[in-house]
Amino acid sequence: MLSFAKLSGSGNDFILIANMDRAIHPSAAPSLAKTLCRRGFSVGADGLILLEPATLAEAHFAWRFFNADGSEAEMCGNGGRCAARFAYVKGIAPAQMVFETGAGLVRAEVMGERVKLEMTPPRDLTLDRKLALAEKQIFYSFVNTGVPHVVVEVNDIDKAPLKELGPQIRFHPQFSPAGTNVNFVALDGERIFIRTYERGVEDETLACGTGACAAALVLGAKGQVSSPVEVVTRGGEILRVYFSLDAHGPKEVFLEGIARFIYQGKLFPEALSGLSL
Ligand SMILES: N[C@@H](CCC[C@H](N)C(=O)O)C(=O)O
Repeated sequence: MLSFAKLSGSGNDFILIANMDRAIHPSAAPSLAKTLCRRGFSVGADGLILLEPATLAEAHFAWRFFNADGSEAEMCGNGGRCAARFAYVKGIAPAQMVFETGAGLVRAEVMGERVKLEMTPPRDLTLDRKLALAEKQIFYSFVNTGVPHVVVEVNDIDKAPLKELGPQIRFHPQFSPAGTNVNFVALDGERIFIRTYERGVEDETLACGTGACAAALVLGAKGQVSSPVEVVTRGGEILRVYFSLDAHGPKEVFLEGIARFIYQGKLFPEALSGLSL
């Protein structure tokens, strides 16, 4: 029976499987993700993470990350924190580790339940662009923190038009063909409040690590926050983002927060029926 663990990275929840023997064939992974992440019918999660042998000498393992809809993404901040905690607890990597992602090498440090990640170098920062939507124009900023993120500033986070505008921005031709994640952010004192519409989940999630980093970099570049900054997620947990910027743009970004084991178990064969692993 296939063993798995369920972890939560500040409300962003993931199924983790050590696939170090490559028992799961690469072509089976997208449908496995779609099946296992479906809430109500299986374990349920925002994504599936497979830990596999590293291909580079400096890395302790490589990962493959899949969204709940089966699409593969290059990076996931909260998933990265959960993968690091899982790898440490399962003896796959030491507390200070390096792993391979589709976006590049990620360094992580596990400190009990807390995990700090050095994210891949942020790129493509643009500030305050206009975007024409169906019935209005909005201003947005953009940065790729391993995956693409639009950041829209709002006054009241509870009234952010996430349901209405999230899908419109996510599928806007401007961001085609990759699409984008969409974050609504509001500053309250020195803290950023954030809500994210996630690509591949196609809904709001309770937290998004790469989104929190994007928000910190955008508001940092506009001089509205300084490093480190606390980002309050929709689930209520706080992510801490450390960043540096120079005249050319963002240089580096670190994400820190809790990554919690929820449970572990074995999947009954009937939970995998119809799949050929
Ligand atoms: N929740 C993640 C981001 C996961 C990938 C994203 N949905 C995408 O497809 O770009 C995070 O914590 O960063």
